[in-house]
Amino acid sequence: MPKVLISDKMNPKAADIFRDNGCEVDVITGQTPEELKEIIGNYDGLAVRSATKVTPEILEAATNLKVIGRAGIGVDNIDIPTASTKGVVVMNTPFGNSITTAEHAIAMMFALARQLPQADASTQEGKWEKSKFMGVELTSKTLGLIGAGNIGSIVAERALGLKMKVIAYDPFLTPERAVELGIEKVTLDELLERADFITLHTPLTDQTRGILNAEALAKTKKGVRIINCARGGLIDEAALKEALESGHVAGAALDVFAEEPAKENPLFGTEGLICTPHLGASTSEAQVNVALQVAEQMADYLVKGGVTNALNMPSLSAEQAPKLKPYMELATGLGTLAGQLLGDKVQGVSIEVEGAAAELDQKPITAAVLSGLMRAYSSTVNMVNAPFLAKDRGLDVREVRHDREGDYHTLVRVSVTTDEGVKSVAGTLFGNGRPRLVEIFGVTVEADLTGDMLYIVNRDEPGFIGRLGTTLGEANVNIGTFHLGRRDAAPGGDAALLLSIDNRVEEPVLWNVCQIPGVKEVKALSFG
Ligand SMILES: NC(=O)C1=CN([C@@H]2O[C@H](COP(=O)(O)OP(=O)(O)OC[C@H]3O[C@@H](n4cnc5c(N)ncnc54)[C@H](O)[C@@H]3O)[C@@H](O)[C@H]2O)C=CC1
Ligand SMILES: O=C(O)C(=O)COP(=O)(O)O
Repeated sequence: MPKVLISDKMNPKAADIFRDNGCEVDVITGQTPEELKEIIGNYDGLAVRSATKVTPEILEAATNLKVIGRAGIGVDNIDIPTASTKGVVVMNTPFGNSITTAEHAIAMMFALARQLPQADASTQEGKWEKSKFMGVELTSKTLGLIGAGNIGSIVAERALGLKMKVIAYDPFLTPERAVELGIEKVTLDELLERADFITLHTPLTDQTRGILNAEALAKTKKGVRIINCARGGLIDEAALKEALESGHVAGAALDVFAEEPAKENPLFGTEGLICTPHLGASTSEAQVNVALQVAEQMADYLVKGGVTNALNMPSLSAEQAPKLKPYMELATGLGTLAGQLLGDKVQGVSIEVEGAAAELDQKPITAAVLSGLMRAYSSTVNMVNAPFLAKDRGLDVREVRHDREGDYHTLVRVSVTTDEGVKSVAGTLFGNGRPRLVEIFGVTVEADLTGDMLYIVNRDEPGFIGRLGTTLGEANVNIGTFHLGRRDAAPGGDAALLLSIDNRVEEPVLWNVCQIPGVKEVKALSFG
């Protein structure tokens, strides 16, 4: 039974869902990185929010880990490149807390406009400072969105309802989507110059880190108010402090900080500053949403192989998974065969599907082929990290889909480009869903790809099979199945032999096989 660790505070429904779906679950929150490192090796799944930092050191110790689930949106606390290289799926819940977070941004905007927290504190201190807390109206003001994805769009919708003008800087926002949202797409500089309020809704990446730095803040309108319910690193905190102190920025409402938990921060105490402790996603509704969703997604993956909302792997529904399973076996087998026969000569690979296979999602089939192919170079490769390893090695990967049906009702073909030309292997599924190899480098065969095998290319001439049988028999190698095909139609050309054997053939025996007259190539193969 897969074992899952919930390492951050999460609605208890998450643990129930894991148990109901066939997973064992431990809830241990508030651990130090050292403590987490000690125990992470026991788990197949790790469910987190933003507090747990999934660093390369943690991942190094996570020897059994298959999936990390983020009950929320931002995944900057998870080292995705390392997780990917280690074959660990990373998934999040991209919509569960977006309304809640957008509402928090709107609440922060109101709080800034009317200085609600400051007015509340002063009133409760008995000061009744009515004239000190003169506010500004939101109606007709310009709201500048930096990032107009899920949360940014919801903020825009709400702000338009408040009769604000909404402008957005988001390089990935299409003009059509901007029209649909009723907002104006602008450059970052234009946004900085025009906005009365600026709200940030981008992920924290190398491109967005410090997007509001001293230089950007200097371009803003005097009296601008800034809201950050996305990530602390998006704003240069020292520059913001200066801008608040100089009065250029009239107010800032921050839910997130460069260092969290932010028990100390140079900004604290600055006039015009409003803070909340990363509460963007903290409503009971959002927390139920993300807890249920992350547990369902993770259990689905661990128990049934379904992949939803993964950031480093193509999606695969639990309904699709059983249908794709025999194809994955076939694709892995073909990739393994090509990898073992062609080794480091591989420069590129084309994965073609035809017939019934062409009706399926091709991404998982491609990932399975690559995982087989890359086994020649890495012992830790799987479907998650194979596409990344392939990219790292500069392999040119192509996917081709043929709608027509050929000789087989379904076919997967793996064509590998080497400096000696393109070589391909192909396989089909038999009626019972059993994968079968049907072609190897232009020779028609019909073989299972399991256990230990021998691949031999020889000159097609009488007596060869007898001599091969004798050589293997003398070495005590028992032949299970025997598949023979001719590369050339006429006798005397090349033939290919694929033997399944009961035990692995050792080097000296391979050498003896090589000495049989007519043998051109011999390779021992092994399929998991
Ligand atoms: N305070 C809190 O508790 C919460 C914070 N968040 C944060 O909010 C962020 C945004 O969430 P969603 O809207 O759901 O994500 P999303 O992926 O739907 O939208 C992000 C948008 O940022 C845009 N973007 C990316 N790079 C950009 C750049 N260099 N400049 C301008 N725009 C850029 C993207 O094109 C996309 O439209 C999350 O990444 C997370 O860090 C999310 C939930 C709760
Ligand atoms: O979903 C997100 O990106 C958040 O920032 C929410 O963080 P949290 O789960 O409240 O620690």
